[in-house]
Amino acid sequence: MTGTVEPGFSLTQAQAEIAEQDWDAWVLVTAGAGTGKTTTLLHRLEFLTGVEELEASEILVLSFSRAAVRELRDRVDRHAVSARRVRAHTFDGWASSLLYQMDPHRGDLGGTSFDDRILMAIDAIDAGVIESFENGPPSHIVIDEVQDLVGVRREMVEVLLDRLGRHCGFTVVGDAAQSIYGFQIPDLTQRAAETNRFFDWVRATFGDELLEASLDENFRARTPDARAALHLGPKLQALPSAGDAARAEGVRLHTELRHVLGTMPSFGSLDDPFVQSSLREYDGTAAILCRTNGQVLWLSEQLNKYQVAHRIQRSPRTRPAPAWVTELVNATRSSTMTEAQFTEIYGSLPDTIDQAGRVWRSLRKVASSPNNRLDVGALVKAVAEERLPDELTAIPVHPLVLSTVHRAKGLEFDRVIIVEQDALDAGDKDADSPSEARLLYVGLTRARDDLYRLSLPRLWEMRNAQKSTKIARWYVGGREKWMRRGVEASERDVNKTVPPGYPDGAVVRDIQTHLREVVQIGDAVELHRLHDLPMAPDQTPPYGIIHEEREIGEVSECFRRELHRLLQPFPRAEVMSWPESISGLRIDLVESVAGSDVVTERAGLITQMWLAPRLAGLGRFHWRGDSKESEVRV
Ligand SMILES: Nc1ncnc2c1ncn2[C@@H]1O[C@H](COP(=O)(O)OP(=O)(O)OP(=O)(O)O)[C@@H](O)[C@H]1O
Repeated sequence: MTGTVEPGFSLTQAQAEIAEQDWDAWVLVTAGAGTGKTTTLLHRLEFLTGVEELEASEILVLSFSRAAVRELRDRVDRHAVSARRVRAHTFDGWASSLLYQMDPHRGDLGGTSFDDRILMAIDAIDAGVIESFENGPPSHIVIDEVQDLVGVRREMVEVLLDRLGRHCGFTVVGDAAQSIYGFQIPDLTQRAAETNRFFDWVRATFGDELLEASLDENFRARTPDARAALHLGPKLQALPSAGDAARAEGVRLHTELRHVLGTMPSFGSLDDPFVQSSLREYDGTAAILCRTNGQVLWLSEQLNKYQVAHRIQRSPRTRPAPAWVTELVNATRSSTMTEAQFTEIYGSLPDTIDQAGRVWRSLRKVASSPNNRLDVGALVKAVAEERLPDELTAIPVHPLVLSTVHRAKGLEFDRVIIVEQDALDAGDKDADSPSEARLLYVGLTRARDDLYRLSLPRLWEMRNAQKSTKIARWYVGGREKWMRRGVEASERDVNKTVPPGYPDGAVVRDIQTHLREVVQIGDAVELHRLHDLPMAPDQTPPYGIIHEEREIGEVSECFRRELHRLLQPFPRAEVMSWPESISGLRIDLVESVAGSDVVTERAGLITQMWLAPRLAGLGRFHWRGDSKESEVRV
């Protein structure tokens, strides 16, 4: 039966055997890139709901990133029949919803980090909270991409399986060759200890009753180029986890993978109009994959210069609430809503991404009210606490994606262009060569058809501020150490404590209309310094966000503090001048924000929600009296 789910092909025998295990089986699947792990999981879900007759609510599906969750959801939507209602969660999204489910009235989630929430969820699972829920514990747990379970997330899944695994089935799948998120553990020795740790734990805990399966055949790659790196998968899976042997083997495999990339055709130079039009006019999905975010930012600036539309792939952690949530809440004049009222309003909203029935069910997960109604206040609270279900925080995909390899994990594209990488230094004890090799392998295995290499000039001016200032941003430096010429925009850069234009009600409403009706994803924006007075000794003056000559928001305290720190030649030094404006930034999206009722009442808004822009890209500094980009002198 499972062979019929996805049109155009049947499952292989090995895939079908995994998909058709009994609901209470313990299954561990380890398999290489593109062998159909996610596809097999999709069929597994269909089998569990269709043949084993589990309810969607009895199956818990967890995965690493929102991109992977989205991929699984899209495939379920396209191909599944009985598994339609099964929803996947990221580890972070699920931890938040678990804590909320424990106590919908709790007020301690706002402001907590995702790691904090994971730790709180571990304590709750350990204390037996899942068994106490009305629906009871899940009958089957499915986890994708387990190779990237490290640190607290690994601990959470272990506690979960330890506690519930004996009474339910599970299917966990992963590929040790694609483990690339180890960097979340900064210490190299600890990180090495995390490699394959989850696989070992599952084997040790479930012993002989664990059914181990593997998949060998690659289906993603349809051309010899796209297949060129696959033979190195088994070697990467077998990499020693620590020590000199691991380092040496990592360097050797990285060299081999670079050689594979070197045999691919060059994509050419971005300043060549032919290359630009080939990016603009390609009619499949394409990705340019970079090693660092600095390369992504630089390339994005180039593509903007040549008017090649694209999208920067976001961090898997960000969870923006889409703009339509504000529209929905504003259009509701009562504290609860029926499904019929919701469907009518939702149908009239622009830029929605899913069918009303499914969105309704997702919203009810965080804001249910008796008699199948939606609790509007609870929805506002869920937005304020960044607790919207993963599927609602997805954004429309773009045909040309610019991404680090990290963020492209689990995804596939018709055409992949990989930025060429330097050779590793075999003597560098601080380099994590096994991770570097796995990273390049992940990049080389994302393509269905075409694989190209792209060589970039040496981007000596792109610097990661993390090393010198502990600020998680890239900036543009100069020939001298103290020079500053630009900075990366991050998702934390817009002031979301008050609506743009606050406290003037007329201005606030005007900006809301502009954000709703005029501002588009990818539009150019500039930051203009509003006056010369620093906001605090450790902050720059405020900057307004200008879109088509209108101010549509103000930068956040975080931005002012980090910009100030970046402009200091050394800690505690005085900053003598601030850029007059910062150009080159783009609208990442317009998102929904929830704030205090005191603020929204004062601003004359009808609800506690408003729209705010999110910024992306690389901003270039401009100084007073200087029309072109310049360098700060402090
Ligand atoms: N039996 C099959 N016959 C034909 N195509 C298949 C089969 N199984 C999977 N595919 C296709 O192969 C591609 C890769 O599958 P999938 O994404 O499930 O692999 P994966 O193992 O999860 O990949 P990765 O770990 O590299 O992200 C998909 O386009 C999928 O539709």
